[in-house]
Amino acid sequence: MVTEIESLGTLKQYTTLHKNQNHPLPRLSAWYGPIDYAYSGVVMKGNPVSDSPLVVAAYHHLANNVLDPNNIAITADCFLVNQYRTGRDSCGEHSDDEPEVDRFSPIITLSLGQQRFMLIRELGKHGNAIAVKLEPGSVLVMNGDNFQGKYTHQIPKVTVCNSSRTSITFRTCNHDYLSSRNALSTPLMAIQSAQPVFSALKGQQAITSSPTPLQDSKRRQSLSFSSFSLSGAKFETSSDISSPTTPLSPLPGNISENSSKVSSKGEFLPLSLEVMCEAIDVIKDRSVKLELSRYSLSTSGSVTDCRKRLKKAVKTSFQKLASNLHRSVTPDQPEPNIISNAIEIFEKSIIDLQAKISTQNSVLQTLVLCNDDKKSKASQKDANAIPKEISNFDKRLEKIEELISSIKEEQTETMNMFNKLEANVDKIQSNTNETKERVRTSLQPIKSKPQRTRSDRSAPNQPQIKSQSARPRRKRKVLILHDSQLNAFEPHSFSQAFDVEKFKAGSYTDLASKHIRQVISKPSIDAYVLQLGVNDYRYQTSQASLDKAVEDTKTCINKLLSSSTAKVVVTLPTPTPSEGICDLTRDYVKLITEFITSTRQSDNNWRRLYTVNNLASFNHALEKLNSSPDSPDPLKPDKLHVSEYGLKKLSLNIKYGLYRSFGLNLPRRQAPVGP
Ligand SMILES: O=C(O)CCC(=O)C(=O)O
Ligand SMILES: [Fe+2]
Repeated sequence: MVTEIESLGTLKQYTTLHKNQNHPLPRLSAWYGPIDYAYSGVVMKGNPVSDSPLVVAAYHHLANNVLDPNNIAITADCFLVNQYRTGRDSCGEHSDDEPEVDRFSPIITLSLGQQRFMLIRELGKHGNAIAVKLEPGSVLVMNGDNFQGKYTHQIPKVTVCNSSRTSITFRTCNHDYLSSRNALSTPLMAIQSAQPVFSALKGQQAITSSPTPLQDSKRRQSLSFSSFSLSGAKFETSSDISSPTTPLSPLPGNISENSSKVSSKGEFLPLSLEVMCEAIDVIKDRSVKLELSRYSLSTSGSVTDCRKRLKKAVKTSFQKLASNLHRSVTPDQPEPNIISNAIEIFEKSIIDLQAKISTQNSVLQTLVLCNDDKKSKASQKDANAIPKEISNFDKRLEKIEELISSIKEEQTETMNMFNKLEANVDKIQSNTNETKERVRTSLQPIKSKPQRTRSDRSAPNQPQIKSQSARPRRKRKVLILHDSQLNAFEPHSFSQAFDVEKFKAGSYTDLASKHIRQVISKPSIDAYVLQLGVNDYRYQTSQASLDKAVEDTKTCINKLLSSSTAKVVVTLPTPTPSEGICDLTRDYVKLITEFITSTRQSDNNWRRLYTVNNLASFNHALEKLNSSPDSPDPLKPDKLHVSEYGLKKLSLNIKYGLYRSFGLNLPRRQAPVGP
């Protein structure tokens, strides 16, 4: 059947328009009926019902063998096919209350392929949905007084499901609606007007299945689904024709046992397919039904093939039946006993199946409830577990914090020891150098050697007095952070003691915001020199900009101190002739001087912070400049560049700062310049 529908090429993914956007429906659909069907915001073209004889035959089978004609009106004249390709395909919550469909007629759903669930819920009531298992071959009927007006249904997505499910929902068109559109429908049970040869049989009760008491009335009450009935007979879908999944109950011995012994004298009547179908249903012979359902199951081959197979199946069945009855099949001589026996057995099997399905449904319902209960218990458990987790986490955090603070303490101690040791080493070294120098000078007159020039000192034939660099020691690595004013500055004068690198950082603000990471990631720096004053103080024009400059300077200093064990030497602005300062420079110097003093006092570890000038030296220099008659007013700078004098002074400040920070004595003959 599925193959037939697929081969018709009508199944397609419709799209619905929502908020001006196209949304593809999560399934394939095809509509067979006399009019188009507006459904889920899409209009589906009506395909001729007669295009799919297998679906029509299936409906016959259901109507005649499965459904209860006293409860379920057999009036369908159209059907909708839905194909859910995987578990990701679904059908949202809805009621089939479109005007095209008669709302007082049942909707009969035949499910084929992968098993899925349908959730049915009372309209407007959240929760309390019942889940109906839609097994392959099962039939679900939404029936009763205005079912669609009272309930919604949906096929939810499922996670584990890779194969497809196809549903065929048989419906009855709304005839008022049809006539308003000048359309006519043909009921799917078109064989009501069967050929006269069977009319005698048609009149009998055997034509339709007798009313079957619904076994699940108790369950329906508890779920308050008065209009919902479930017919459970299986419609075979397996392609394994030799082993139908739900075998029918065995027929009385006289039929099945004798069937192979009696030779067929039956004569096959050349009837139309429809008539044969009806005959099969009427006679309700087990073997005939089996053959027919086997035919319906076959999913392979073309439609013509299927038809051929059906014809063959029907013919074989008739012949079997004929031989069982020891006579030709003649419509006016049915065998009432056999027929009523068959019907009885068949009905019993339906009842059994209904009972089975009803039990399964209540088990399913219980399972759903249990699952919900488990879920809520599990989430309760989770909720209880959270505070415990948090307290565990807090404890671990406390431990980590303790560890960090003990490591910090240890680090400070080590750092202090290291600083002390280094200061001692430096002192010893400079003492040694001084002593050596004294010895050397005192030896000179004794040896009556001519006075040597500085350049002679390293000559090879010198007495065994080692130079200052005799103790093998890695040159101290110094990084000077400077603004553009110091571009041209080459610190040759002290590069013998230090391995100097320069880093142009613009201003404190630039350094604090952009470059600081790059600076502190440089390896094995022994000292940082911060010379960033010129731009920073020159352009201060307001209290706010001054505050920002002070803040950024502090940030830089703090980051350099806390990210390494290196010394940090800050050179502050100094007023020099021609260069000048502005009003706020003094405040800047004052605030940074205070900051350096307080930082050094706050912790031994921060005594690595040095400066060579402070507010006092600044005031002194300014006074001196003001008293000099030729110098320009230092508060009104006329140049933005550092003078040669200024540059030299800057380099000396750096040098003093560095020597002081390492506890080194300044080399001789290099007296500081200026104030
Ligand atoms: O696939 C099904 O079983 C139900 C489909 C349905 O409810 C519909 O198309 O209206
Ligand atoms: Fe529906």
